[in-house]
Amino acid sequence: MTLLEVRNLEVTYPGGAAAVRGVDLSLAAGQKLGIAGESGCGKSTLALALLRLLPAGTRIGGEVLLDGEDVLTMKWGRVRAVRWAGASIVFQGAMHSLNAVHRVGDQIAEPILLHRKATAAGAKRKVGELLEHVGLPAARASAYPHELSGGQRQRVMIAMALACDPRLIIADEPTTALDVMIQAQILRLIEQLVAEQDLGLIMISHDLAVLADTCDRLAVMYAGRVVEEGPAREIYEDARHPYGKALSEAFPRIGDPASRFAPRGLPGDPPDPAAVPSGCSFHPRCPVALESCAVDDQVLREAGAERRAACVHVAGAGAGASAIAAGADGGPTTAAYGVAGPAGTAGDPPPTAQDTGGPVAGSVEETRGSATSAGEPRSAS
Ligand SMILES: Nc1ncnc2c1ncn2[C@@H]1O[C@H](COP(=O)(O)OP(=O)(O)OP(=O)(O)O)[C@@H](O)[C@H]1O
Repeated sequence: MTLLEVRNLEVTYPGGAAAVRGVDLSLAAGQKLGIAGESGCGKSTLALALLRLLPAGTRIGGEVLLDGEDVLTMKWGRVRAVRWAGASIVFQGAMHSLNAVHRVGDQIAEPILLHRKATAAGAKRKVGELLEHVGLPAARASAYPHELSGGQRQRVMIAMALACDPRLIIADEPTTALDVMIQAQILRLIEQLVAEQDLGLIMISHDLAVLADTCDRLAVMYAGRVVEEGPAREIYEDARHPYGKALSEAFPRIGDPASRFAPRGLPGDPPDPAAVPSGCSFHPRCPVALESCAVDDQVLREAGAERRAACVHVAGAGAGASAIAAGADGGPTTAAYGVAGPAGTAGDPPPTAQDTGGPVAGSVEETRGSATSAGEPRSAS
């Protein structure tokens, strides 16, 4: 069975920022899905929405089916259990996620005591096993976060994420703050754990190369939407959407002297999520935009075997896709592209707000899937 099925996920922050707009994703056990996109495209919001870790007042619509159960309509007690035993998140910057005044062992033990109803001795034993599993001596349980290196802290975060044997790990920029050697070690550790335990992995990064190296599949996000998806390595090497292509060219490539010294940048900034451009939201920055792109929105459509892209130039598995690939040498011209497909759905339905959810302490708004209490820490039980 599919481990995670996300259907038409919409997230709008208080104030009107539509950070996630109609995202569909699916993930099987043992699969590794990368979510790529530049800063502000909605990657972290998507991750937080999967476990309802968004601030109070955030509107969230759609479905997040974890093992067939919709996280967005669960009672809060169930959501808290799911956050550890169903799926857990490893955030970037472990120093900010760990509590500075508690020993790391106690922090790892907390969810085990709470959700596994373990005895103190049982939790201690499990903490030791977890630390050793992520490559740290069990004795490091007595360390405070500041006594560990950045890489060790990130290993502690991974141990904590595994504390209640989740089926899905969501890793949000897990290696961004680390040097390249430690980054590689942490990525290999995550891969190893996912393979050993047949977990699902969602890894979020702005770095397409890291995702291509680690993940099976990739979803490229722009302005809150998935604009391209498919096998990770194929997208990295031969993106079909002009944005995916720009993203893959933004990093120097080993073995490609031209890109090493002159990685291509993408002019302009991502749009304000409170005022997303009409038509295809990428059109103001797109080097191959047609006049119609300012008007016609695009939906994901087939762009090769197991690939989809939301671009007017991708007219199916054939001409349009290869035309974008041709742009790698010297940049594509609009004339080189395939025939435009039909316009996609214009605009997005506003997020629905229906009552659900059990009562929780604090100022939680009991609207459909809307958010946890602002006071509830991300790693809270
Ligand atoms: N609590 C919030 N209230 C209002 N807007 C928010 C909030 N959190 C994020 N946003 C906005 O939502 C959009 C998406 O943010 P998000 O953090 O999900 O992007 P991201 O792709 O993860 O970026 P980064 O890689 O920099 O973390 C941004 O425009 C951001 O300013």
